[in-house]
Amino acid sequence: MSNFDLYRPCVPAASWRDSLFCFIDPNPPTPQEFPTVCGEILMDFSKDVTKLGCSLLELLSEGLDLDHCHLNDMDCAKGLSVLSNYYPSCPQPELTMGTIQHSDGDFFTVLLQDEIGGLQVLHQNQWVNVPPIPGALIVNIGDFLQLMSNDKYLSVEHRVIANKDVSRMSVACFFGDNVQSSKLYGPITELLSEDNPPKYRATTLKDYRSYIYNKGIDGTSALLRYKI
Ligand SMILES: O=C(O)CCC(=O)C(=O)O
Ligand SMILES: [Fe+2]
Repeated sequence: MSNFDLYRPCVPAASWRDSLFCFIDPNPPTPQEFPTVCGEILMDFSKDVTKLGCSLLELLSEGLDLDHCHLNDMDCAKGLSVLSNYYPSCPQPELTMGTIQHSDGDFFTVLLQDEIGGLQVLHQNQWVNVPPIPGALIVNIGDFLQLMSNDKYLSVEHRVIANKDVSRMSVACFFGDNVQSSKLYGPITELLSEDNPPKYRATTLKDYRSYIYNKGIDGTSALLRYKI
């Protein structure tokens, strides 16, 4: 795929990026379906990222005072997709964004960025740079972990600013990008109490992904639709 939102009427401006997107789990492409230059490395990288994802989910489960297997048992390491982004240098960066403000509509995202920078997260209403650290990966909580944790984990609003001088690359691995899954996810029962009633109604990845897809990246959170 090339630019996601070039022809979407609902987005304020097309993101200044071209992307190569593929679903990896549960139905990985055949080697012939990949461009020859990146097929093998994408599959190898996905395997390693999946292992990392499973370990992260153990820690995230413990962070919620749940058994360490809890989130893995809920299939949160499943439904992997990989989005490889290329942000060309932009002659008029003030007119657009590399990627428009959004939160990821998955469980969580493992992100690899190069040394250029440009990624920002919204923290206390201020855009804060996420400077590249050699050898480091970025982990973003997605909307589904916010919903399941009943707001204990918050999905992060982020964006990428366009750059006048140099191009940039990143690879985002989305866990929970299963457009076919009709398994219901709501706030985890063990976390709820009289003092902590559910803040969201349950939904499926299928429903959520199709809502986001039709809504486009327009700077508003899709979670609002599910708020009780
Ligand atoms: O390029 C980046 O650093 C972030 C990309 C991103 O947020 C996304 O593709 O969801
Ligand atoms: Fe993102």
